[in-house]
Amino acid sequence: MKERDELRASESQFKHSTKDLKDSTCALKERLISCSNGGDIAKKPTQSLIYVTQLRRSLSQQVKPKPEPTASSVLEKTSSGQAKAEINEMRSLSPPSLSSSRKPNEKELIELDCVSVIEGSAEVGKESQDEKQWKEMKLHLDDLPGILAQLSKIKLTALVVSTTSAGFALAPGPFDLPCLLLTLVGTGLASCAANPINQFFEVPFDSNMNGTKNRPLVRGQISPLLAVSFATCCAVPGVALLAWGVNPLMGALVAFNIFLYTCCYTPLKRISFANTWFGAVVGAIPPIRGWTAATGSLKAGTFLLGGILYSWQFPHFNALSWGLREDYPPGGYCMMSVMHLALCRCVALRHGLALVGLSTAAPLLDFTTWTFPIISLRISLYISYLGFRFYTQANQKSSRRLFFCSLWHLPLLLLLLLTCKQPQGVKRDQGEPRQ
Ligand code: HEM
Ligand SMILES: CC(C)=CCC/C(C)=C/CC/C(C)=C/COP(=O)(O)OP(=O)(O)O
Repeated sequence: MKERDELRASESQFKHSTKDLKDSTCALKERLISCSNGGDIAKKPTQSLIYVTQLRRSLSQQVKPKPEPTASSVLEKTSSGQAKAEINEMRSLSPPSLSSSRKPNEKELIELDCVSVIEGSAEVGKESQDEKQWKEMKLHLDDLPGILAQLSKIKLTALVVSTTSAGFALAPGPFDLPCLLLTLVGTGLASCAANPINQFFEVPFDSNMNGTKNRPLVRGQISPLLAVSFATCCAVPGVALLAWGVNPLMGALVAFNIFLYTCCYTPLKRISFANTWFGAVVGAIPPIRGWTAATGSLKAGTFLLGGILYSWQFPHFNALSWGLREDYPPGGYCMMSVMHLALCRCVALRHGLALVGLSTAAPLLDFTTWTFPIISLRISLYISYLGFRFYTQANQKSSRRLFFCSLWHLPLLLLLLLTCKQPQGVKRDQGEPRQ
């Protein structure tokens, strides 16, 4: 008799838990269907990282508490190659599909249910009540400018436009304001086109990095379709403005710049640490474009200016990436600071010294007066000294000092170039041929 009662009690308990499981499955199914109907669903970022996981071809966002990596564990990983294994594991993920209206078929729904319910039930005890709920996030029009600014990496875009204007101002010849304005607007539009495409490709990886997990596409604040449409609406007028408003060489250079950043540098970030060399070319082209806008041709001075920007980016980024080396393996990024730390330090020093050489070459190419290398030698030797400190002893202090030095070194160097620019008028008066 007693056994039968116990049996009945456990049977009703089992029925209850099955019912709970069914309820959570239905709730999940509703969520998924509304999500696949293109609804802008976003998970409010919780303190745990949001994984964008690929479940049998359909991407969905789930919150899974992730153990924060500690420096020692990452260093161990780096030494034992586990970091590389983590990078390989992340490589297989593909970017989100454009059409968010694709409906996962019934089989995927059921499979997803199984996976999610298992994880859900396993972790349900750990998450607080509000973390379990999906936060419906509609795209509000007044949020759009901020979202598009983040999508365009507006600060970096402004800096790239400023180096373009430096290239224009340093070029020989008369000052043409309409040409300058067209060049700057075209360059800004090109950067506003390239950065959203870069972020579209990097959603599954950025979601695993502390520095990028709150980006609009990762948080679902804007749909991939809208982001790529925005990029297209910037790219077409940007390239057209430069090609027909300035000169065809400009149009070709900016189209190449966008291609190099989105189709070469971006995918290469997850394939080889050589990506930084590609990124340095991407960042060196804008001032070359500014010079080309003013002169319509590529001269020695153009490549000197491009060379200065190219070399400057290594101490800038290698120092920064040393501090981010814990973040890169979960995102699947192959950076020198993770894969070849010695090379990372050596390259930063090498290109710091290259800046000394390039500054000295400026008057030799008739680009500036000899005042430039005499004055700029100090700041270029200083960044080289910090590069040497980073090379001999890479730690948080030396890497941060080198990175922050790079942030004032570039604008100061460009300012010195401008003030010590070779006075073209004087040369022309002496019957020198116009450059
Ligand atoms: C290889 C090329 C480059 C790479 C890989 C790179 C990467 C980065 C990264 C990851 C950051 C940190 C961003 C953040 O944490 O929000 C950063 C910051 C910065 N970058 Fe670069 N960058 C490159 C080229 C450039 C160029 C060409 C410029 C200027 C024209 C530039 C100027 C800056 C500035 C000023 C900051 C600090 C911005 C801030 O503190 O919010 N970088 N860079
Ligand atoms: C005009 C034009 C086409 C510009 C291209 C974009 C641009 C401003 C490039 C600057 C150099 C660069 C590689 C930045 C890092 O990008 P990242 O994607 O590694 O930065 P992240 O780590 O923040 O994602």
